[in-house]
Amino acid sequence: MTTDQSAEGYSFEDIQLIASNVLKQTRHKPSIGIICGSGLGGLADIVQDAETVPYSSIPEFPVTTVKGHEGKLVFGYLEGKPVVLMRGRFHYYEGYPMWKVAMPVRVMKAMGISTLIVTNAAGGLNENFKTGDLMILRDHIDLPGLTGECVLIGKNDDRFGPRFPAMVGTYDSELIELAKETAVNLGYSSILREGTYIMIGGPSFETVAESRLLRNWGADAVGMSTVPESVVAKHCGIRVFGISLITDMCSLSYDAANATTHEEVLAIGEKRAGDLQKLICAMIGNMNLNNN
Ligand SMILES: O=P(O)(O)O[C@@H]1C[C@H](O)[C@@H](CO)O1
Ligand code: HPA
Repeated sequence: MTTDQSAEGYSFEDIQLIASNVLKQTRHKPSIGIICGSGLGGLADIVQDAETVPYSSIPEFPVTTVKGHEGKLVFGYLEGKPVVLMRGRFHYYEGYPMWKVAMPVRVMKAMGISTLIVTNAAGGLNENFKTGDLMILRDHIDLPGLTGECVLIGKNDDRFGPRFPAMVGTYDSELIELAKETAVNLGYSSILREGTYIMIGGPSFETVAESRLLRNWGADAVGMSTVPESVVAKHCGIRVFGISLITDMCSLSYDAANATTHEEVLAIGEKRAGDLQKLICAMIGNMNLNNN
């Protein structure tokens, strides 16, 4: 890179350079970015006029190391709207610093996106949820952020966003309403939930005592991603929609303790991703891109 690269991440100029390098590899100019969670990359298969850019061909881009995360950008159209999908995301537990986990969001912003859809696989903490439910993120709890690992730590460049960004309203209320209306039209009311996602560092899944603690803190679902990406998106003025596929229910009692595995997460993803894909496509079809 040509410019100063502090320990906290790439400079504004670096991000512009990475974005222009990626745009040279595609004919498309996306307006909507979509980050695919564990096992949820299938959405990329229905992108029309698709062009793929592997992460390995993008200078300074991290590589994915987790099963269920392929490692490529997919450009094209969903319901006639120009999109870019991250088929594979980065996680803090892979050993990446927080800023690197979320740097693709800045790259997507520099490529022209104004809306970000973030998906994930998550464990259900709310006793009323069940495996296979879809939970719209109304809010999040940034557990790493609260303990000193906020993705925005370090020198701030105001060209990205303000030093002290407000996080109230991170998840766009119009997009939440659109998702709810769309879900009703698709007949998904019985599987649609809304709640608070809490991010843990991972990669270890929660103990029973930890699940109880997270539930008592007001979280409805727990996962190992999404929050850094959403925080960076809010910081740079992107409107965000977040949704979790509940792939397992966290154990809140020792009697019924069940050990979650990544294989189980991927299996439920494979089985239920279709519902999530239909919801996202229908939402995009109804989305007003001039609305932000
Ligand atoms: O990328 P997401 O948040 O969907 O992945 C979840 C959290 C862990 O990476 C993994 C655990 O199975 O799935
Ligand atoms: N805990 C944390 N992350 C997860 C889970 C879980 O139960 N399921 C999928 N991702």
